[in-house]
Parts: sequence; C-alpha cells; structure tokens
Amino acid sequence: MTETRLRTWTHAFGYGLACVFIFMLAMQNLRYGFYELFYLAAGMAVLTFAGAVYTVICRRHQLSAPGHLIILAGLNSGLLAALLSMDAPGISHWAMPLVVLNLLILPLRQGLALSLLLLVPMSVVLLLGRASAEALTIISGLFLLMAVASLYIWHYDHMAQSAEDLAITDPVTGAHNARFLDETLQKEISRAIATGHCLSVINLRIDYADDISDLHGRDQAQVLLRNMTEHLFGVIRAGDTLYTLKDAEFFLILPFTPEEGVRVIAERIRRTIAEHQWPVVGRVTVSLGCTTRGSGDTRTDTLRKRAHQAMEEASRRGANSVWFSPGETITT
Ligand SMILES: Nc1nc2c(ncn2[C@@H]2O[C@H](COP(=O)(O)OP(=O)(O)OP(=O)(O)O)[C@@H](O)[C@H]2O)c(=O)[nH]1
Repeated sequence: MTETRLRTWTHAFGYGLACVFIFMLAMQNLRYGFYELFYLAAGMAVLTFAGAVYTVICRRHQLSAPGHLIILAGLNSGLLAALLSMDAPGISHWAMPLVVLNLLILPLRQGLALSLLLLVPMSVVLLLGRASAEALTIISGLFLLMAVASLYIWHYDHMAQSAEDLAITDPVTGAHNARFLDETLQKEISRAIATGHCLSVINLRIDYADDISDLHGRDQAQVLLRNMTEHLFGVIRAGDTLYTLKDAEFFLILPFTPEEGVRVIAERIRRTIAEHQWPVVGRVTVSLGCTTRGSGDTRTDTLRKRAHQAMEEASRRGANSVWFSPGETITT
C-alpha cells in the first residue's frame, strides 16, 4: 500500500470515528435538553464529516492536502470558544478526540502546535474554574494523551523515513541506487525541457573490476567501491547526483551542464582516479561514457542507453578513457 493510500484510509477512518463519537454526543445533549451543547456537537460532527469527504476528494494528493489544517483549526477553535463561553463541566473531555485527530492527520509539528493552542488556554480555564485536583487530573490526562500520540507519530515518521532511505540507497556504497536513478533522471529531464537548461550524464565503470575482485577478494572490491564513491562525491559539485549500479558501475546526473562541461568533469574524474593511490588495490582506472540531452531525449532510457554505449566505446578504445556521444541538437 502506498503512503498516500495509507494516509487516505487512516484520515478517513479517523474523521469517521470522530464524527460518530461527536454525533452521539450531540444526540445525548439533545435528549437531555442541553441545546447549546447539541448545536456545538452538531457543528463539530458536520466539520468532521466534511473532513472525511475532503479526504476522499483529495485522495490522490493526500500528503499535501492543505484543507485538513483549516478543518481541524475550525474544530479546535469551535471547542475552545465553547469552553470559554459555556459553563459545561464535561466539555473539556471533548478535546481528547481532537488532539488525536490533530496528530493523526496533520504533519507532526502542525499537529502539536494546534493541540497546544487548544490545550494551553483550556488548562488555564480549567485551573481558574475548577477545584485544583480535578483540573490537574484532566490537564495531565490531556497532555499525556498528546505526548503518547506525538511519540507514536514521531516513531512512525522515523521508521517510514528509514525504510524510504533503505529503498533508494545502495547498501555497499551509501550512494543512491539504480531504482532512484530512473526516478530522479526523469524529473531532471522534465525540468530541463521546461527550463531549456542543459542536462548531461556520465556512465562510469571501473576497468578490470572482475580481476580486482579475483585478485584482492570481494571484500576489498567492496572497499574500493566505497572509496570510489567518496572520491566521486568529492569531485562533483552540489546539485550533481551519484548512483551506484551493478557490476562496478556508477552513474552521474549533471544538471545545468553543457557538452563542454561534461567533457571537462569526465576528464577530471578520469585523471584524478588514475592518479590516486587506492588502499590495498593500488592503481585503478575507469572508462567513462558521457552524453548531453538532445531534443529527442524525453525519457530516461534513451539517455541511459547512449551513456552506456559511450562507456562501452571508451572501454573498447582502451581502459582509462572518456568517450562522448552526442544527442540530437536542440533547436530553440
Ligand atoms: N556538473 C558539473 N559540471 C562541472 C563540474 N566541474 C566542471 N564542470 C563543468 O565544466 C565547466 C568548466 O569547469 P572548470 O574548468 O572547473 O571552470 P570553472 O569556471 O571554475 O567552473 P564553474 O565555476 O564550476 O562553472 C563548468 O562550467 C561546468 O559546466 C562539476 O563538478 N559538476
């Protein structure tokens, strides 16, 4: 299940439960003739129902739907206004579902801020209007609920972030992996088309990688990959991105880089790697294939294929070399 779909379900479920709970409160107050509380609860039930409908309408961009903040701010301020204007002893308990809803639906910081905006004035009202022991019991219960829910949400966000990082990171080198390459390259191609800027890529392979592995062992070959990654990160500039592919291959996306630029940086990478003394394995060289986006390159596979063919050509022409393969000229 995707993150968006998961959030749509949990948001809709959260709003649904809150709506049923508040609707039952409304009915109870109507039954006992507390009309002010009935109107308040009915209004809040309508807002939570609107939240559930909004969740379904925005199901495709649930993670960035701005309406939740407005709906929840309305619910929180309605309850706060009622607390300040009505003398209804049990009304402070209504804050419980709202605090959970704030934290479940909004990003953690927003949810916490909104909950504090509700709970702090509510605590003052309770301390001024009730016996201290009773007020302190209710206040500590509400803050405990907020703390537990916040910790749980923080833990979930942290786990989700770690899982996402693992999914896009190569476990050996720590650079991004091939899966993330296609995603990023497609975005960069779209950006280059929209802005008219140049986009270049480099496919790079360690020469005689199999021999290095046979000679020094798999562990040393992996150490070399890690060191090479560190070295490449040191050579490229901010905004360039590096990916580890299989078979001792790397890929670089270089936004805003024209043909002359990619030739310069590819040559610099080749030279610095060849001049470096690598721990245990000693001298190592690489073959680099580079290309710049042409007018026909609207998808990742054409660019990747051309860069790969250029790299094969560089290998054929002898190790430790760079080959540039041009795309179709972009006419403006
Ligand atoms: N994407 C990318 N391009 C580079 C890098 N280094 C050099 N280039 C390209 O090569 C061109 C010439 O680079 P240099 O020889 O370093 O000259 P420079 O004027 O100091 O380059 P910048 O100030 O980085 O533009 C740059 O304008 C870039 O297009 C790099 O690390 N990343």
